[in-house]
Amino acid sequence: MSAKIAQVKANNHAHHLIFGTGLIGSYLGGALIRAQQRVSFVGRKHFISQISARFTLSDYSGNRCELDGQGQGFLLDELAKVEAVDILWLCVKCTALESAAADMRELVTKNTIIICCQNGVGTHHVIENAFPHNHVIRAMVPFNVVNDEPGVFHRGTEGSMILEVSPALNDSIKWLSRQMNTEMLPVDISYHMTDLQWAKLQLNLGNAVNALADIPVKAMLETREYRFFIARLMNELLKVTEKQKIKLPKIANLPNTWIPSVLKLPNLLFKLVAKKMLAIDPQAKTSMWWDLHNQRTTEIDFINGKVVSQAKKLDMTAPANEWMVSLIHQAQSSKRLTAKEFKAALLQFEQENNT
Ligand SMILES: NC(=O)C1=CN([C@@H]2O[C@H](COP(=O)(O)OP(=O)(O)OC[C@H]3O[C@@H](n4cnc5c(N)ncnc54)[C@H](OP(=O)(O)O)[C@@H]3O)[C@@H](O)[C@H]2O)C=CC1
Ligand SMILES: CC(C)(CO)C(=O)C(=O)O
Repeated sequence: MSAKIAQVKANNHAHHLIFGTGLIGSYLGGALIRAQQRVSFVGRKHFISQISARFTLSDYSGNRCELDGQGQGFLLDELAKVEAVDILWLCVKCTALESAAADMRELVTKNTIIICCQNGVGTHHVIENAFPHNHVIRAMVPFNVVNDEPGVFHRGTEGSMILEVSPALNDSIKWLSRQMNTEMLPVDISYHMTDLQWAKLQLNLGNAVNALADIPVKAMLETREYRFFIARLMNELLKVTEKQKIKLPKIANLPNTWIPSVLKLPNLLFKLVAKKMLAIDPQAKTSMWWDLHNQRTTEIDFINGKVVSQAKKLDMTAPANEWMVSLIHQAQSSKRLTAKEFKAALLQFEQENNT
């Protein structure tokens, strides 16, 4: 157990820092405050101004709590004011990891545990390389967070946040997960984080479809053409993980390997079988939708791009994922297909690649 954690354990709370306070960071930080932890936030003005005073967490099942940010929100030029950090939750996008590693350097002491909350597989290596003397672990966030109302962070879907247990931090992480676990943020642990990240990556492959189709996740899943294509994207990932002998843990309501077949069911049958999959906020959209909408660089290279690069390494191909990567790159450079053009292109792709 880290010396510092052993010490804070005695007081039952640690000093947590959310670095890269955005949708996930604001929700996570709020849930930590709710769990009686001491929390500071570093981020951009748009979010810091929302969480520095009173703010609200709400969730899909009607839970709601009001929190006091206690003025612990800081911008990058105020880092000198942040006190020693026990646990740094790194909540930036994969695309910002390199620059975040440089910016957070003065906040990380030899005792700081860094927890990487990104989607994707193995993106935490950037941070391991930048901080070789710190414990760097991973967290998997299965749920969706939106900020449609100022000062309100809403969790739109179910699922427990999973913390990686490394042999060196076994007791500390178990302790941490117990401390954090509340109805606003269920927390669990995993000894098989890489497998878990591949399982989550499978679910994220539909993010690009969601962004280009420009509709909520629920409406996307109710549309057969989109479901078929997402099944195709997932099957490419499943071939890659099978070849690597990765056993995907179940993170949705169905085993991961069954999901493509269920997605390919006709509408009526799908609605019956996948009732739980469709039990999501009708307005929920994926993080890639938000990035494209806000004209930001998306995480496409770390999501569908990861399937493509891993397939190449294994002497395999992943044409549907490769196509998605190129369409999102185009969209980022303002040559974006309209939703109608995307649907037509997708049907043509299906016709040309039907085996
Ligand atoms: N949103 C969601 O529902 C889900 C997201 N995830 C994953 O969680 C991770 C975080 O996503 P999300 O919360 O949506 O991301 P956001 O973009 O909402 O939040 C990240 C914030 O960090 C800021 N930031 C970036 N670099 C720095 C820096 N060096 N210093 C301070 N602030 C910085 C960003 O600013 P700027 O925009 O200026 O770069 C942004 O405001 C991603 O990997 C995502 O895939 C997983 C599950 C669901
Ligand atoms: C929760 C989920 C799968 C979809 O919203 C996500 O990870 C994302 O939006 O990036």
